[in-house]
Amino acid sequence: MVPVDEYRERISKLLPPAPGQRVALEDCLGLALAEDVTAPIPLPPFDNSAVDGYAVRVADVAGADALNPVTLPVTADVPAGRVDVPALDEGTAHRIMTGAQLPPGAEAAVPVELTDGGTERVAVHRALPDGSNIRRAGEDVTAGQVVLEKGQTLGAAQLGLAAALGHAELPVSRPPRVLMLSTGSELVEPGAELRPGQIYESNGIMLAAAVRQCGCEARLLRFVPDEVSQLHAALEPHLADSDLILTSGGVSAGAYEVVKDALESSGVRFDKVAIQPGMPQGSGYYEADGHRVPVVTLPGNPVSSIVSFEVFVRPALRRAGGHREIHRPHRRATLTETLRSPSGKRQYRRGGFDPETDTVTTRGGAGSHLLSGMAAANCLLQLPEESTEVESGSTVDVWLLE
Ligand SMILES: Nc1nc2c(c(=O)[nH]1)N[C@H]1C(S)=C(S)[C@@H](COP(=O)(O)OP(=O)(O)OC[C@H]3O[C@@H](n4cnc5c(N)ncnc54)[C@H](O)[C@@H]3O)O[C@H]1N2
Ligand code: MOO
Ligand SMILES: [Mg+2]
Repeated sequence: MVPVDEYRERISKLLPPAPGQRVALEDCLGLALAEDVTAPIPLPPFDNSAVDGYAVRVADVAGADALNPVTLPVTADVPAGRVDVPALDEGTAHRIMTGAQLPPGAEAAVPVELTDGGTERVAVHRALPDGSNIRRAGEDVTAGQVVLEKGQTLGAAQLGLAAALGHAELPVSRPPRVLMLSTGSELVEPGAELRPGQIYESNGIMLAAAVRQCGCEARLLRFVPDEVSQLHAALEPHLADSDLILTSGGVSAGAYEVVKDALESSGVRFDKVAIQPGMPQGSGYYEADGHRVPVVTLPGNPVSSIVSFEVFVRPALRRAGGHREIHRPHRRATLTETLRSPSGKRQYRRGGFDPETDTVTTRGGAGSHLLSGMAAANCLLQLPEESTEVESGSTVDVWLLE
């Protein structure tokens, strides 16, 4: 049997790094930056008011308090967005709003709550130190600064920052395009009538979602029957625009192992990997019509397919997609129960990790058909190859799924 880490490396080597491209900001969520991003402008871009109130010179309001307010004429109104802001003369105030450009000469902004709110003349009830309630140009980001780094995954805040700096598009790694194909003559579309012996197709929808969650594109072909010619026919139209073919089912020891039967002859290698669930695996290249596309074939048992996707395929897709964060977050946790595990195989159980207590408890049994435990889990709990029993209170490795 192939060791888990060796097999993971083999799968990672199948996929070359994706090329870089420039993509509009609204299509960048979840993608990885292909280059560092710098700031073309400072942030804030100009000195501006942090409050709705009045721009003043500090000397003009020195000594003001509630009993002895200072009254100043209001000589301009400065809403946010005004571009022709007049200078502030000594002994005057400008009414100013949050985010509006600070008038030349102004040294502080008095919140409207500390005034009488006048529009012609304003009574200021408090003295303020120089710079009060002013947001200075460049105090967040200076022009030329690297603000986002190559390999960073773009989430909401990163996209917000890029937009604030005026970037309309970003250099990202092109997301790997995955063709997800689920095989099995027993599979029926959810919503349709189920006859005895049939089951609803679930691996395709699950694995395509998992592919998308790691920042890749997925095209899903859900109902390929256990017939070799039909598998080839399903693949053919998509070879030119797929970076990876991912299949579910048909790789074990039975009489109708469509994936194995179709792909073994085209050079895909089938192995037993020392993992439970997920032991029967295949990988290599599918070659046809001058195309050569990497293939990973996952076993059909639902939990086997998603667990082996997590362990073998996700890291490869993250790396190929240019992401700096390739692996799920790792924790060490105290096991709350005694577990048995198969000798010579690394077992991944579905777990509930409690961050308050750093403990982990299984969700459902070890069987590779027990999908509800997977759906209830927030982590995979890893039991080493050499162990056959792990006692309650032991420290174990967990990989957070969320
Ligand atoms: N004699 C042996 N039998 C089996 C072995 C073995 O070594 N010797 N290995 C077992 C292990 S371990 C696994 S894992 C499975 C792998 O099976 P296949 O990859 O060949 O998958 P199938 O036979 O097509 O299906 C297995 C199981 O999963 C259900 N399935 C398949 N596709 C889907 C789908 N898209 N959605 C929902 N459920 C699906 C299918 O109905 C079967 O119940 O083989 C063991 N057998
Ligand atoms: O290796 Mo299989 O994936 O246990 O059910
Ligand atoms: Mg089978």
